Amino acid sequence: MPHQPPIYRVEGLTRVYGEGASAVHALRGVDLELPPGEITVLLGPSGSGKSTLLNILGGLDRPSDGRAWFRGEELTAMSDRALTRYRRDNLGFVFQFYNLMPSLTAEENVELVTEIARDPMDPEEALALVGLGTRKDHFPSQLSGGEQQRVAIARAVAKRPDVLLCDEPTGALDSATGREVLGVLQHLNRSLGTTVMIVTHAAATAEMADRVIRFADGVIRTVERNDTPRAAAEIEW
Ligand SMILES: Nc1ncnc2c1ncn2[C@@H]1O[C@H](COP(=O)(O)OP(=O)(O)OP(=O)(O)O)[C@@H](O)[C@H]1O
Repeated sequence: MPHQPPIYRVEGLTRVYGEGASAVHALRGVDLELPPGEITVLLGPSGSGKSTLLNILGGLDRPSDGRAWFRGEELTAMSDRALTRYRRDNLGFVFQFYNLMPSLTAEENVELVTEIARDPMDPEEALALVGLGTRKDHFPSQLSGGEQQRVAIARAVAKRPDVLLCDEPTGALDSATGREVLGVLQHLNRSLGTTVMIVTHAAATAEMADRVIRFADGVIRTVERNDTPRAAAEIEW
């Protein structure tokens, strides 16, 4: 495959929360380059800085020092307004909790995003992509946790983002359901080419990754390429 320019590049990324004796050094100088179109899994102990890196790449937080680029555009030089536009135009977020509107159906929850996106999918198409085509008229309370997470993923992907940033997407799910949700993320990556980043404590998720980044104490300890990622359905938990 020809060399592709990175979708993300970061240099010397540092994030300190607080000051003085109570300062927390969440990131202590992180350098990284990620090519587009891959599934990257970020592993590491609690507090090692994974979510902090994801939040900075997602334009939700800013580093104390260091620089970050998305497709050559420097995120760390953008105004708040430009960062908001970057998030809106390029990113989908998936979190541990689904944040669905309880009074809206699955389809209406997805519509909340498609109504304001530039070139969105039809909400039904997004729900079909996550295997929920027949449940579009259900309310969140009528759906299982895994199905609610799939609605959240449909909502994130309906605006055709370049990147899906996922923080503990299976954290509230049992292992079989978690595997299904990972299968949906893998399907979106393979069928749409969406770059997917997953922060997780479920170490087995690494088996489906193209790239595995291990954090410890605010730094990246290892980055491994996985040439034979497994189908999510085959992952052993
Ligand atoms: N807003 C904040 N204010 C103060 N400290 C914070 C804040 N956000 C994160 N931290 C601290 O920064 C460190 C790194 O946190 P981060 O959430 O990035 O770790 P993590 O590897 O994602 O952990 P987990 O796996 O538990 O989610 C932790 O010590 C955390 O307590």
